[in-house]
Amino acid sequence: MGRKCQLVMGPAGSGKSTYCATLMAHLEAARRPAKLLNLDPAAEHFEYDCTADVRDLITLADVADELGYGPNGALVYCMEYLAENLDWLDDAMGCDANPDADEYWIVDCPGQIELYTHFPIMRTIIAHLHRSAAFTICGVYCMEAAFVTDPFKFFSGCLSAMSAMVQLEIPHVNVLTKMDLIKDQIDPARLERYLWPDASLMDEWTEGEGKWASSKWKGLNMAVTQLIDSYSMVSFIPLDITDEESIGALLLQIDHAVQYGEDLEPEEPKDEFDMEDGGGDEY
Ligand SMILES: Nc1nc2c(ncn2[C@@H]2O[C@H](COP(=O)(O)OP(=O)(O)OP(=O)(O)O)[C@@H](O)[C@H]2O)c(=O)[nH]1
Repeated sequence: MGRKCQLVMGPAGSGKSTYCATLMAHLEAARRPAKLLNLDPAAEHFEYDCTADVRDLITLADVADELGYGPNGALVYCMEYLAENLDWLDDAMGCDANPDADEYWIVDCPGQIELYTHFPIMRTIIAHLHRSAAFTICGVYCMEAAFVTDPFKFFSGCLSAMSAMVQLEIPHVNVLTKMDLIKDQIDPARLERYLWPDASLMDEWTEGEGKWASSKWKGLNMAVTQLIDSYSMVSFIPLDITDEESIGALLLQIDHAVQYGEDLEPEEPKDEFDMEDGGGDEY
């Protein structure tokens, strides 16, 4: 089996930590041991004990105090510090002590989506985990189910999920979290359409409602949603944490994605784009 891991990503408040705690409890009940790694240096408390915690290396509060950085700058500093001290991660996860262990890890990541959409830090961590302890890694991207009530929020959420997928290049599952809050307000057939979003959904939502500031915006937004649609790039799995069947069904899909990742070799990020070098052609 080897080491497997879910990298749980998504915007602040999207339900990552709750998802991690729910999954840990579910796996424990299923007698499938799992370990939790907290990668959020700003985390305050957990409903589940962490096996490893980046706050033992560095905390956002310390960086903010000592260097006077704001929350985003301090977070990026912490993650870059981690990327420069990956031997700490190996140690905390027991990779050196037992390189061939069969382990399942859930990794709770910070809520700053720029870490997944354009900074290279997460890719560096992914490539390192794969290289140092042969981790097979699946990305799990959380988005709140309430977004389905607003087409603009919903499709911008789809774009963030897609950016993470394209940037990280690992098997990827998108999860519609907090389903318990909307499940009684949405028709199941209608929900199915949000799980496989297509451009007609955006059109239908906004047609005749006067929501477009101008036809140019409509053209641009429709082109973007059609791109998602044409390549079937984004789909979601609903998660209702109050329903064991829903948790089990999601886990099954993630297990398939992890299996798919077994043959993949995550790569280190390429060097920064250098304008003077004209190195952009490689991208
Ligand atoms: N009803 C309901 N509430 C949820 C669910 N998941 C999360 N919440 C609530 O949403 C809020 C944010 O959840 P978290 O799990 O802390 O979200 P997070 O993505 O880890 O947030 P950050 O750590 O800030 O990035 C909390 O008040 C949770 O109790 C869910 O499935 N159902």
